[in-house]
Amino acid sequence: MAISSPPLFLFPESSPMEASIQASAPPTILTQDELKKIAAYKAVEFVESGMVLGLGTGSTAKHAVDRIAELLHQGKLTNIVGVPTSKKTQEQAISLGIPLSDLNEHPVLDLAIDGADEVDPYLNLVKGRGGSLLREKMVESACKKFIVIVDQTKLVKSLGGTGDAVPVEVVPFCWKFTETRLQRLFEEKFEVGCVAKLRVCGKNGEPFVTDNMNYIVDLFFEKDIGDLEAASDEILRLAGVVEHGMFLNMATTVIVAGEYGITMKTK
Ligand SMILES: O=C[C@H](O)[C@H](O)[C@H](O)COP(=O)(O)O
Repeated sequence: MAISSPPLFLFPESSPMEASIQASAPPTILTQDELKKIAAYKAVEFVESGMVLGLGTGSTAKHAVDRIAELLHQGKLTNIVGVPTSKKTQEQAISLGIPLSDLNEHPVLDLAIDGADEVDPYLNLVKGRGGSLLREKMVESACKKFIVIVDQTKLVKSLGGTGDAVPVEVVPFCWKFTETRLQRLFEEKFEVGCVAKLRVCGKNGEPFVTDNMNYIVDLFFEKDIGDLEAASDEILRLAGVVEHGMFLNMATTVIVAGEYGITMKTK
């Protein structure tokens, strides 16, 4: 197809990733949800019969799970086993009749398809604004390939630099102590202003509880974090932290749907 518009995803010249522009401008203005669906359907084209699949969580991944079920029912895919990354996706997959398993039974998966909250030019991600980061990271780190599906609003120059939340899953025990330590860590070791806030929900502002019965502390940075690997190591070293939502060097492909069509980046 002809490329008539600028690419959506601006990689630095030195980026090790290869880019391929796959489509040109769509005929009509699409909603964000329609873009999510386009990215999801494109990703499902990489699913083959017999695969064990990591099934992602969120409004974008939901479209991929729907599509996998549709192809299974049409007989265009057979012998698929799904490993869900949340209770919500598990419920969706069961309702659609997708055969399910878990990491104990299938410690190595062929492919995972999931959304993200932020994608940087090196395919590093922020995930977990829906609270599912721990199971997502466990499942997606067990996959041979991990396709991330996003609309163009998720693209960022650097993780955390937009000021939106970088989630951290923490144990409920003395969460306030962990929240304070997380905030100080960035102020003292990274010299980056950071506000750490317990995620709350409901009318009374009770703590949001994850599928693993933990809490989420959201980190809001005043600027980009800088050394992501160092930040990851330091966060994980804090007792009380279970996992964080930075998915570094995990995605093998990112599919972006936007105003000008689909852009696909593969490592
Ligand atoms: O915890 C939530 C997950 O990490 C989602 O994959 C992420 O928040 C993206 O969700 P959505 O596709 O709804 O924007």
